[in-house]
Formats: sequence, C-alpha cells, structure tokens
Amino acid sequence: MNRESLETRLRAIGAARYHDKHPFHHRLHGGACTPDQVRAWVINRWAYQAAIPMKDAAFLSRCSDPAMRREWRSRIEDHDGGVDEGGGLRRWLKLAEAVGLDPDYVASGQGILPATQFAVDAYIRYVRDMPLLQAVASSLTELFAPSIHERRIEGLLEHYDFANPDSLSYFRKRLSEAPKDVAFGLAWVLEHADSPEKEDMACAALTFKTDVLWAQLDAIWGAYVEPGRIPPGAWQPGEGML
Ligand SMILES: O=C(O)c1cc(C(=O)O)c2c(n1)C(=O)C(=O)c1cc(C(=O)O)[nH]c1-2
Repeated sequence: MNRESLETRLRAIGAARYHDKHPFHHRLHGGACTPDQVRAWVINRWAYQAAIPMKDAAFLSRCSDPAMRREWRSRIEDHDGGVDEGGGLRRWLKLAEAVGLDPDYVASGQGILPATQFAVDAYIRYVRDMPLLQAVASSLTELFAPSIHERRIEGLLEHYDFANPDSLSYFRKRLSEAPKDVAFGLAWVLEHADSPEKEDMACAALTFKTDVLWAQLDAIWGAYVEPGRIPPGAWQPGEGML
C-alpha cells in the first residue's frame, strides 16, 4: 500500500466513525439541547480538554528527537497558554461561565461521568504506552475537527442565547491551531507507516481514538438525555452554578 491509499483509509475511518455523526452532536448543533444538557456537555468535555495537554506531555516524554519535540510542544502551549493570556483551557471556562456554570466547579473536575473519565484516561495511557506511530496516529481525529468546530460555531450561534464570539472563542481559535498540528502528524504517519503492519497499526490507533470520542458522548446521552440515568457522584442539574 502507498501513502495515498493509507491516507484514504484514515479518512474513511473518520467518515465512518468520527463523533460528528453522534446523535448528541446533532442535538447540540441543531438547537435541541436543554440548558442542562449543554451544561452536562461543557462539564464532561472539560475532562477531555484537561487530558489533552497531559497526553501531549506524555508524548514529549517519550520523544527522543528534538526536532519532533519542537514541533509537538506548541500543542501544550495552545491549551495551557501563558499566565496572563491563558490558552484553550481558559477559553473553555469562558464557555462554562456563559452557560451559567461556576468555572471553578468545572475546572475542579467534579461531577464528570465515570465513563467519560475512563475514556480520556485511556487516551492518555494509550499515548504514553503504545509505539510512537500509534501515539501520533491517535491524534489524527483532528483531521476531522475543523469541520465540526465550524458547524458547532454556526449551530450554537443560531440556536442559543449564551453563544457569542467571546463564549465560543475556544472553537474559533482551534480553527487555526488544529490544521498545523494535523499537517505535521499526518505527514509523519504517512512517512513512518512503511509496511502493511504499520499501516494497520496507524488505522487501529485512529479507530481507538474515534472510540474514545464516541464513548464520551454515549455517556452524556445515557445520563442526561435517554434514559436519563445519572450515575452516583456525577453532576446533578443545579449543582456548580454561578
Ligand atoms: O470538538 C471536537 O470535536 C474536537 C475533537 C478533537 C478530536 O478530534 O480529537 C479535538 C478537539 N475538538 C480539540 O479541540 C482539541 O484541542 C483536540 C486535540 C486533540 C488531540 O487528539 O490531540 N483532539 C482534539
């Protein structure tokens, strides 16, 4: 198999399994979520946001090539930012505030669904423990993220009062951050997956990652949409409000 057909395979995995197809996203972007369902999503998605720079730090700790570390380290900067201006994490907390949640509550990680936490922890462990090829390939869901971010900005602005350029600044900023990350990651995977076995490994990593994303939304759906069974210890509507 050549580079082009590996890229075609990777894109087909996204087309079949990326979480833009999850019914929770259709509901969110289409304006059908209740305010508490939006809050549940903001609280749980914090777990993912908080895990991203940790998995990138785990990645850097395994990376012996300074040139590659130089490429990768901006991912941590994107999310953590500097003391004064902050980064993606601080922008996420603006969204939390806009939907009426206390940003300190959200940042504490309290109330996160167990399945969400298990999924994001699995992602950190995967990047820490698997061969570098799979660690890089698992980030390639970002190939598909800009289009969901665009749809989200458009859908939230159309349907929800809390949405404005400030509260949605997280997503707007990702539109320029993600493409540079994924251009490097994709080129690296296409270069290093130089045998059929390695191509399969790259595809398995991307499939794993689509599961990490899908499982988080399934957990939200089960707890806060249908059947609405909130696990012990998870966020109850009314908690953590401003
Ligand atoms: O809103 C989304 O649907 C979405 C998806 C993903 C993704 O595909 O993993 C990321 C993001 N957002 C995101 O904002 C982000 O910073 C990010 C980093 C990564 C990664 O795996 O390194 N994925 C994603």
